[in-house]
Formats: sequence, C-alpha cells, structure tokens
Amino acid sequence: MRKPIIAGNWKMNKTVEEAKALVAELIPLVKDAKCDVVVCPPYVCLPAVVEAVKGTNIGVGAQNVHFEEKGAYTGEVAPDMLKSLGVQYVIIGHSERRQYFAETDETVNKKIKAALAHGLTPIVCVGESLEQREMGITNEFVALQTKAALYGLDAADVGKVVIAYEPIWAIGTGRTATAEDANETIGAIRRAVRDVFGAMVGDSVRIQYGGSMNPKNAKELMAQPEIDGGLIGGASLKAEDFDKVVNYDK
Ligand SMILES: O=C(CO)COP(=O)(O)O
Repeated sequence: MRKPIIAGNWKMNKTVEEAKALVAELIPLVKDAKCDVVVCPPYVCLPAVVEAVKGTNIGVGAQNVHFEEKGAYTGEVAPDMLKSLGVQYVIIGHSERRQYFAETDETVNKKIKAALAHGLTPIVCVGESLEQREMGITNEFVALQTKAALYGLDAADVGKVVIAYEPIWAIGTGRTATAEDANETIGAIRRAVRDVFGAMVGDSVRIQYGGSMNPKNAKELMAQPEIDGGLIGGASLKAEDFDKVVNYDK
C-alpha cells in the first residue's frame, strides 16, 4: 500500500509573518490526516515554518535546490543548507522553473541526485503542455521526462522519490485533468518507472496529481487507483482549503 502524500506548493507567496500564521492555523486542522502532509514555503520562510511544525505531523519542503555543494552560484541554495535547517522535501523541476528559469531534464536529474545524496526527498514534477496533449503524445512525453529525470539513479533511491504529475495546462487555470485522464497518465509514468527500475519500484513509487486540485475535486482524484496524493498550489494558501484537500476522506 502506498501512503498518500499531499503537499502544498506556496510558490512565491507569503511573508514570514503570513507563513507563521498559516501554519499555526493548519496544525490543528490536519493533525489527524491519514496522508503525509507537507508544506513548501518560499526559502526565506523555511526556518520559521520548520520551527513552527516541530512535533507535528507536517513535513516541510523547499521549492528548489541547486545541485552543487557550494561555490560561486549567486542566489542559489545548496542541498546541505536545506538539510541542516531541518527541511525534508524539495520540489524539483516544477514546470514554472522549467519555463521561466531554464530548468532542463539534465539539471532536474542532477538536482534529484544531489537531494538524495543529502537525505532530502525529491518531489519531481513532470507534465505535458496543452499542445502536447492535443497532439496525443502525453503518455510518451511524460514517460520520457520521467526516465530523463531518474536517469542513473539506483532503484533503491527511486523508491524514495515522489513524482508529481502536473499537466501544465491545468496549473493555476481552474482546469483540472479529469480524474480518469490523470489516472491514465499517472499509470503511464508508473510504467516508465517499472520499465527502467523493475516492478517492485514502479509499484511502490508515490505519484501525485497537481493542477487546480482543490476541496471540490480532491476526493474524486484521490479515489483513482494510480493517484497517491496531490501537489497543491492555490488551494494550499488558505488553511481552510488545504485542510479540505488533506482531509479529502472525511
Ligand atoms: O503547480 C501546482 C502545484 O505545484 C498547481 O498549482 P494550482 O493548484 O494553483 O493549479
């Protein structure tokens, strides 16, 4: 059985004060959740959020990481820096980073390896554009992205990775993939993992859906056999909404 994992990607939202207030509201609401609960605030909020969630069931993730250990990389943050703060997860290869910040399959692969080497759990994002979906190449494209992201990893490490399937056209648009489409594409991602790393790893790797997932559609998406959780943008910015997604089963 794969334990569901629901993570909030706050993107570039919340000051430190706002982050503390949101987490304080969230802690009692999600304390009995059956899934793993993660929040991914901006870098500057990480110390305060890590401190605030101590002793609770909420894990903390960053939204990006550099692949080098240290050095002349102005503006970047190394895996060790996150680890020493008490951060457990890191989102890697979000489509916004691929689109606006020149993230490539190659840098995504390097970042995943660096994160794993430092004991951070990568949340690796893959997903097709609207054009690719309309061309009918969604499954091939996400399989390719997945194989490129995980290239050269040990099977044991792949088992620790979380994959997030986020169709680009569904992010922040209010358009969600139908539960069946999301399930089918996630099935294709799982087959890609199985092809390279074997059935055991393919069957155990957790794959989230992301893209306008919210209190209204969470239950239906989570009922799909291939969907092991969610990566939530807009609906993770309000405690009330994120609570309803995390507690989709109540
Ligand atoms: O990109 C996302 C999470 O990483 C999804 O964002 P929305 O939930 O706002 O569509």
